[in-house]
Amino acid sequence: MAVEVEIRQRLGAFALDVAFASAGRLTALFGPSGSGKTSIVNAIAGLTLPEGGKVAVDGRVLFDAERRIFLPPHRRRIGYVFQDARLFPHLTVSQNLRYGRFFTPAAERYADVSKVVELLGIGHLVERRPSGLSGGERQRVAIGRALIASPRLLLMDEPLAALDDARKAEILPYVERLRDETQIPIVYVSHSVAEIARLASDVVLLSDGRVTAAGPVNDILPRFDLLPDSERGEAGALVRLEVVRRDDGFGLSLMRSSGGEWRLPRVAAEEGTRLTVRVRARDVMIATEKPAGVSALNVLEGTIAGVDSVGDSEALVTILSGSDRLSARVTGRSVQQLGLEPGKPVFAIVKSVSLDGAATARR
Ligand SMILES: Nc1ncnc2c1ncn2[C@@H]1O[C@H](COP(=O)(O)OP(=O)(O)OP(=O)(O)O)[C@@H](O)[C@H]1O
Repeated sequence: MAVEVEIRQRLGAFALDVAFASAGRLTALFGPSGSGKTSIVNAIAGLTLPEGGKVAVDGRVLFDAERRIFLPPHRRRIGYVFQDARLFPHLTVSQNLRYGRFFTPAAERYADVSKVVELLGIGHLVERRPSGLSGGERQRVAIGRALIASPRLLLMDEPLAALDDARKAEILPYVERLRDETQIPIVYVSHSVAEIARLASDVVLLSDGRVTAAGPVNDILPRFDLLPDSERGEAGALVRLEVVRRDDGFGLSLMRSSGGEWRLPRVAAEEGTRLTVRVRARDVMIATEKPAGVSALNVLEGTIAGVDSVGDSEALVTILSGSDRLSARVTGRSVQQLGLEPGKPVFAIVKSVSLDGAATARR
């Protein structure tokens, strides 16, 4: 397991009691404000001392209350990237980058400065000072500084939250490269489902200091119905598509999933590119017979894999289409009237798809 976390901690009136383990490349902590995300990150970093629990990274124990092990933060070998870059204003980018290395014993410095600079595309910035950088550039430098310290784990606490959409879009591919090209496990706090859908391999859902669900992103996205009302509508599934033709003559791209053909408003990606799209459960309808004369473009054949009730009057139906899973949110009444149950062949009508910045699938 890359990260094993068990924390019992009282913070004023708030009680944190969580346990999760993840072998994933990027584990997202997701939950409403005040659910305990930052408190978990702080305990992993060693900035606070929980009363009970254990934290280990790749089998190396950083904290174990029972065995009275508490490594101080500078000995944990953890990189921490915050919402604001927190660069030293009087140092150049190059000096900022090298700063983190002082705390890493020489024998454990595996990070190569020039490789990190290339990975984050910041070569042209090295002589500048932070005041001359855009918010996105500053954040890339902050990530670089954390990497150059040769961490064994990277903690990122809402690293994109302070950036506008354009800057976010600029930095997301670099976080993807970080996930795919380095061996460092990442624990990533975010409020954005789009970010999680695009970046996370694993998700830990939190609510009021407790874990409500944890596991691979594809298993957890449908479970967003566990979240408070404001986020529930985001429950859904990730589907992998390949671009077959960029324009079908009607301004739509023809795509293929393992379960069938899709048509989406023209996607800015070349033929043959693989993309991951997010399909919200509220945007999927179910028909028991092949629908004729529907305006929706995407009708996928599948089989019901599960029906879970949500609250009193609704249900989340999981449909297996090829090797992809789709979730549909329907009323309890529809479940009864259409006889929706596991094993039943159905058609999923997808009303809309969220490209989330057209994430290329490397997972
Ligand atoms: N040192 C402390 N003393 C008292 N209360 C604390 C302390 N640290 C955190 N809390 C409380 O613990 C709760 C969880 O806070 P935390 O910052 O971990 O939540 P979060 O999920 O990261 O929220 P947000 O998304 O708003 O950043 C909050 O109610 C907060 O006020």
